[in-house]
Amino acid sequence: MEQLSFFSESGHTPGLPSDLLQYTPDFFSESESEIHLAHLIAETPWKQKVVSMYDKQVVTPRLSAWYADPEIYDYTSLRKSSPNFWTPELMLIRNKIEAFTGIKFNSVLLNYYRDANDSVAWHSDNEEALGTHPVIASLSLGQVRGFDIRNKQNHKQKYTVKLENGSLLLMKGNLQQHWDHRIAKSTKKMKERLNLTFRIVH
Ligand SMILES: O=C(O)CCC(=O)C(=O)O
Ligand SMILES: [Fe+2]
Repeated sequence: MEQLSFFSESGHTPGLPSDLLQYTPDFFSESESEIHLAHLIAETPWKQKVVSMYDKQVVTPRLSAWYADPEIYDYTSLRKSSPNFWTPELMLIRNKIEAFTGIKFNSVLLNYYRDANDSVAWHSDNEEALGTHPVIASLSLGQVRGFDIRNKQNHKQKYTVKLENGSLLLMKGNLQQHWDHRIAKSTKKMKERLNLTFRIVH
């Protein structure tokens, strides 16, 4: 099927379905990315969330932190992880992403994958507060990880985009409606990675 060539082996992905995903390598230079990676890892008040799965309490296999504009504090406090207010560094990153996309974002979720054992399970970001066709801007720093997507109706339709250091991935259209995504664990040795997903909470 033609779609099999959507995502090439390298991080550069010619033929990406641009109505769903838009990948920009080197959105930040290598040196800028390294500085942000080290700084954000050191300065962020990381939390490890506990979620109920069936009848068990399970810790999520990554650390996270949530930042938001004051106006949406109520929504974010519903998420149980209390939101932080923007730091100058995160505002700087947000400004660059807003200038590039022409979209204003009012919150960002940071995920910290400490090594190859950290991951995020299959899900879609289809919460009501994000609207029906949310645009989510996803910045990756550090270790290259595979971003898997699979069709909700047909799990055999599955692709991987390699998210490189300093790259920006825009998720849009009906991606969240029809596709799930994840960052899988790996048996390879892996260094630290940060992912920042800029979102609009209504
Ligand atoms: O780490 C990533 O690239 C994806 C994170 C993600 O899917 C999310 O925060 O909802
Ligand atoms: Fe997600």
